[in-house]
Amino acid sequence: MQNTNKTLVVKFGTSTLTQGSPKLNYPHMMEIVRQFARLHHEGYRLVIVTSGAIAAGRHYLNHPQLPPTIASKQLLAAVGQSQLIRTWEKLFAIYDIHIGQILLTRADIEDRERFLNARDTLHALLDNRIIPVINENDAVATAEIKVGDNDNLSALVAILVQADQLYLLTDQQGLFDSDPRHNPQAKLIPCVDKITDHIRAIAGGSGTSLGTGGMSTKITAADVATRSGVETVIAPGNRENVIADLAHGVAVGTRFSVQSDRLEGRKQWLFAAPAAGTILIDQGAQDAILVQHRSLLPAGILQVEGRFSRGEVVKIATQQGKDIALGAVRYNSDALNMIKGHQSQDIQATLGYEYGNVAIHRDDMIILNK
Ligand SMILES: Nc1ncnc2c1ncn2[C@@H]1O[C@H](COP(=O)(O)OP(=O)(O)O)[C@@H](O)[C@H]1O
Ligand SMILES: N[C@@H](CCC(=O)OP(=O)(O)O)C(=O)O
Repeated sequence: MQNTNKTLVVKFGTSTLTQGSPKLNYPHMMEIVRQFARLHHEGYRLVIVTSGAIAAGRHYLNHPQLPPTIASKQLLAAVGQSQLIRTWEKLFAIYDIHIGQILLTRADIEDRERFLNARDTLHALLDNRIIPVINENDAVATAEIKVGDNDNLSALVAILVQADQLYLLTDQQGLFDSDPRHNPQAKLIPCVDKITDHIRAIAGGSGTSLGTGGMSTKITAADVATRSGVETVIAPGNRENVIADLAHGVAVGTRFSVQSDRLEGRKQWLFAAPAAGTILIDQGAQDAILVQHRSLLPAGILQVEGRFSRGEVVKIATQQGKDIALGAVRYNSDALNMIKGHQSQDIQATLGYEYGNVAIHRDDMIILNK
């Protein structure tokens, strides 16, 4: 048996979970869970992004006649999400696997503090061998704060958890050179090395009233994910053993090669904003960062300049005022002012809460040219 600690994000479209019918297809979801259980026991860190809440809600309420408003969709999502999560929970319980529900919106990912909170929760679940099951928080999200489709949501989740691969499972074999629903001669494209305007142009909308976005949102998602170093595959959700086969390297569907180094891509994303402040550090912390490639602990902080929130990017500078690195802080400026110079084990007692023992984690830091 293989043993790995690779992180995989797997997105199931409504089309896969319903198998084209107006309700969740439990035997098919059971089959998905069986594959997940196998990979879970092989050591994979697994994340599900699940669609299907609106379809489940519509079915549960017996296909009610509702006005075509956003509020109607939100009503269906609110009812259906609990059906959906209960179904996943019951099926995973057969294998004694725990799941944890996370409902996100774009605002939870774009705001740096909420980004860190969501990331900490996801890592805590994964570290405890609990499978996060994620959907968009449709019941409350307004158009302005929505991602809008789960293809793009799953790409953002893949960046959040620093996934190795993202699988977008759908009702087609992969990306075709034109929509196979309209062109029976359409050919499958097995590999995309670069997402060009031509690739964008051949990806059409959803073929059904249940799906959101069709191939077009899958291509945008693949673009976002592969630019952050996450290999992405669009594959058929109803193919036997598809998830386990993909994880084990079998060529299925359309594979999108990574377009940038994982760390580089993630850092571009993290460090797009200008620095919100400066942290002056002592010689010990300077050695820890530059020589030992370690995180910055509160104990090494001498001075905090500027006002910033948790998650914002600040400069890290020496006592002499030389900028040596940029990093996203785990604590806001008020908190850092209280814990600077203190041992990490005192954080809880000093603040009354804690977000871990580092001020800036190594993974959230870039060293500036010396
Ligand atoms: N070039 C293409 N290749 C494959 N499918 C395409 C293409 N262009 C449009 N589509 C449509 O995209 C649909 C899948 O997207 P969607 O309905 O949103 O499914 P899901 O619920 O899995 O997200 C397919 O059923 C197909 O009709
Ligand atoms: N969040 C919505 C699904 C949105 C969506 O992207 O749907 P799909 O194209 O089927 O993946 C739901 O749970 O119904």
